[in-house]
Amino acid sequence: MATLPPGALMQRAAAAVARRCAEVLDDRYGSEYGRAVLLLVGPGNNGGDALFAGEALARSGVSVCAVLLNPERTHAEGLAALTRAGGRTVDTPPSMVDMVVDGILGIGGRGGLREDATSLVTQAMQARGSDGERPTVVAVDLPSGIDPDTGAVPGAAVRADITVTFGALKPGVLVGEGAVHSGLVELIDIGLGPWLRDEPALWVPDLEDVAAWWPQPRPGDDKYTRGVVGVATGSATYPGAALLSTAGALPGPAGMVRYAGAGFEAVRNRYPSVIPTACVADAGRVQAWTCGSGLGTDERAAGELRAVLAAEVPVCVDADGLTLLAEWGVDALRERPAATVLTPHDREFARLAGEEPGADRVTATLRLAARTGAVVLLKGDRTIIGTPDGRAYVNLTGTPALATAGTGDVLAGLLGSLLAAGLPADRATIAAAYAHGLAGRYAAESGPVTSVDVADALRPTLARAGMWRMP
Ligand SMILES: NC(=O)C1=CN([C@@H]2O[C@H](COP(=O)(O)OP(=O)(O)OC[C@H]3O[C@@H](n4cnc5c(N)ncnc54)[C@H](OP(=O)(O)O)[C@@H]3O)[C@@H](O)[C@H]2O)[C@@H](O)CC1
Ligand SMILES: Nc1ncnc2c1ncn2[C@@H]1O[C@H](COP(=O)(O)OP(=O)(O)O)[C@@H](O)[C@H]1O
Repeated sequence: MATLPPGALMQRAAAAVARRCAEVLDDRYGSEYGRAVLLLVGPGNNGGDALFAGEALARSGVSVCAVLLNPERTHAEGLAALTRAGGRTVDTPPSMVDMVVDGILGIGGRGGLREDATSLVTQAMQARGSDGERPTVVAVDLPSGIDPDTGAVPGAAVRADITVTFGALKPGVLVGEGAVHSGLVELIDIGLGPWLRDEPALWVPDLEDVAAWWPQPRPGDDKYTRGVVGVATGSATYPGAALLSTAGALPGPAGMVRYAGAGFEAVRNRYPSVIPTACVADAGRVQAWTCGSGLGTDERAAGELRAVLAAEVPVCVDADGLTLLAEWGVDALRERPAATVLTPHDREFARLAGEEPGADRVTATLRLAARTGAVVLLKGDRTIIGTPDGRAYVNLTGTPALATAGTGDVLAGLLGSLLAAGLPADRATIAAAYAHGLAGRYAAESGPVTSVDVADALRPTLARAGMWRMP
């Protein structure tokens, strides 16, 4: 977006910001009339948006004032419009402010807030609303100080309650620290389409896609034609992982689950439909494997992972399996004839890649995917999925309630089932993350969440969200 399309787009953007601000003031105070709104106005078009939004608010009876960060470079038409509507400029933030509109920097901002902007934001946040509470912060397009392309927050940055963003979801408001600073993100279509690049840098999967991809049993199916997933997880040290990954696999779309490993007796006792064996070599045919959760890293574990990787079927490698892969070197994965999915959290990622994911999580994920030829799912509050051909996705369904032991095992099991049912590795990974996040939310509705609750929530979640459709 090197050049800006004509001013009409700015008017639409500003109108959307003003609308949202008025709604928030109405919610907080019963009416926007007479409320105090402070605009923080930077030197670019982001400041222009804020000024035109201020104009609209002033016309509805809001008391609007603006601090101009860089008066000689302020958007002139925007400032004239605000002044005509009764808004005024001030040198420093007043002490009573109900709402702050952050128009300091938009997509042109780089390198965190500079000193003058930082001190302006600090002063603005010391103001209080007429109810004594801190002002609500509404960011225009993105919170100033975050990197629009990566979500990195290299220095000081605005912390918004709401971000009204235009045309496309910038990676910066969706991932990493940038997402945390963005609060509730609202995407407004202002007709930017013709000016956008063809391909978004980051895709956001939606329910419609995931539900359409989710394999359904058909009249001619039997348990084998729906796909068989092998689960090679758990160990004497981590017996629970065997149960959790199996629990994740069972509600998936595959027609059968085979379990191979040290937890075979526990699995047999708990899940009568699963075919248990003590090792991968003894398991029958499968269409995909999930391997590694709680597997340990000893010789036995290494042998099991080697056996799984030697099979010419898609494999999801999780947890201890990733630690083993890191010791062996990940580049050999490229030689596998079938798809591989890697599901690291940050520490596992660092072992695999030789470096932390860092502030630019999307680029880091894509780099590891390109290097290994595998689909990489980097876990976090905003899980990122990167494919070897350079596509990146962010999953928005998760919840911090999922930050509890064993939920990753459940995810790995579900992902294996989707692979076994024949979904391509990228779709299987996106769909698993999506459903797992929803299940976490669903489980959290009735109380604190454990990984068993997430596994139990999968069945009702799949039905409720339309991934499972009554045959
Ligand atoms: N795309 C569209 O079609 C539409 C776009 N719209 C809006 O325009 C916004 C983009 O506007 P923009 O390009 O003018 O950039 P913007 O972010 O306002 O400011 C850049 C200026 O800030 C400065 N600066 C940079 N970094 C800095 C720092 N760390 N700390 C301090 N200053 C810093 C830098 O100047 P410098 O001092 O570096 O010379 C640069 O000149 C977009 O986000 C959206 O809100 C809507 O109207 C709808 C249609
Ligand atoms: N703060 C968070 N918000 C949302 N999801 C989270 C958060 N922290 C972790 N998760 C999710 O919880 C799961 C944890 O997996 P993992 O770290 O492998 O745990 P375990 O090995 O105990 O199963 C992942 O799906 C991850 O994305």
